[in-house]
Amino acid sequence: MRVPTSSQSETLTETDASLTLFQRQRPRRLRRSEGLRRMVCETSLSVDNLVYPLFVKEGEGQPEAIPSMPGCFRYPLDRLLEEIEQASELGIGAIALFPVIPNEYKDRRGSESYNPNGLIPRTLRAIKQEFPQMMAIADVALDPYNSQGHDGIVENGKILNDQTVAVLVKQALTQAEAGADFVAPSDMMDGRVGAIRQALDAAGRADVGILAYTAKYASAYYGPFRDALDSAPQFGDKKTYQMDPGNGREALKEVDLDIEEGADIVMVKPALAYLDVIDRIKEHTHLPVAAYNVSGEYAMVKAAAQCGWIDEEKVMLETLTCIKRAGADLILTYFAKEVAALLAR
Ligand SMILES: NCc1[nH]cc(CCC(=O)O)c1CC(=O)O
Ligand SMILES: [Mg+2]
Repeated sequence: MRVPTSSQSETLTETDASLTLFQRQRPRRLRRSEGLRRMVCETSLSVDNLVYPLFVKEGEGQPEAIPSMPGCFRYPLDRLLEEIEQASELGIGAIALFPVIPNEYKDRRGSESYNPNGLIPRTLRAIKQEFPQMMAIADVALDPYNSQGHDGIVENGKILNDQTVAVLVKQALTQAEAGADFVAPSDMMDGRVGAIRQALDAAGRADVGILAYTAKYASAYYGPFRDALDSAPQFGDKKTYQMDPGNGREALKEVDLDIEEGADIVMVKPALAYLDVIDRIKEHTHLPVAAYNVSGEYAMVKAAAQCGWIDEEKVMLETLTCIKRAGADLILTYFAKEVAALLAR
């Protein structure tokens, strides 16, 4: 075999130069310039799509770093308000709140979850007072409040469905009274969306929406979040209530039920390994679809970027754009502020 010398390999031969394919369609014509690519781009990320999840803790002082989620913090209330102000200035219109509950407030029924003077109700009142236009989404689930770290009441190693729903209803009502614009049940108990909708309506809170964690999978990608809240299950796993990662059709059944029960927005969680589920749900319903770009997805990007192995900014934008392309109207992401800053540039 003849090995070309470098000068030979860099010059086109006469045959190369004269070769013309008569192709009607040349997809590359639309990729010729930045302007052209922008003109035909099918998906563009907007700050309007972003929901910023935030962790709030009791007390005062400095925000506390979360080692497995670089750039994320547990904020005392006054510092949380500063963070929300910054987010608001960047154009972010919605936040999702998660509480860090001290162990002494946790019990088997998660009763702190419906204390009207608890951390989340106090936080909601402060947010609505200072930033009435900021959409506040309150998480409905028992795991931050439950001494066993499960999303429901545990009896003999089992997670009780209906008894848990009764507590979730109280929690959602407490959050609505405190000013939540949306309640977001993330517990995966059956029937909770309907029970919450009915209770909100009966309490004169028909305006409060339900963002349902409809297809929430039993995922190992939640690890860093459980570090943040110190809420890892004390025994077993969450497979008797969260979905099996291998199931796609079952997500559509969950969607049908949640729509029937009164959900306003349906969510898929996690996002990245579940883009097909987002796509199928988008085809299946006319409701807005949300996706949660969860803690483990965030941590992987941060870790690889810290090692210098990927370009963080580009990977972040690509990831979120693709979640939107798959069909997500809203994206909950810990990158919200960073993306909003980039989009504003
Ligand atoms: N109700 C619990 C809840 N709400 C949001 C997340 C995870 C969010 C994330 O990983 O970013 C979890 C964790 C879990 O189900 O164990
Ligand atoms: Mg369900």
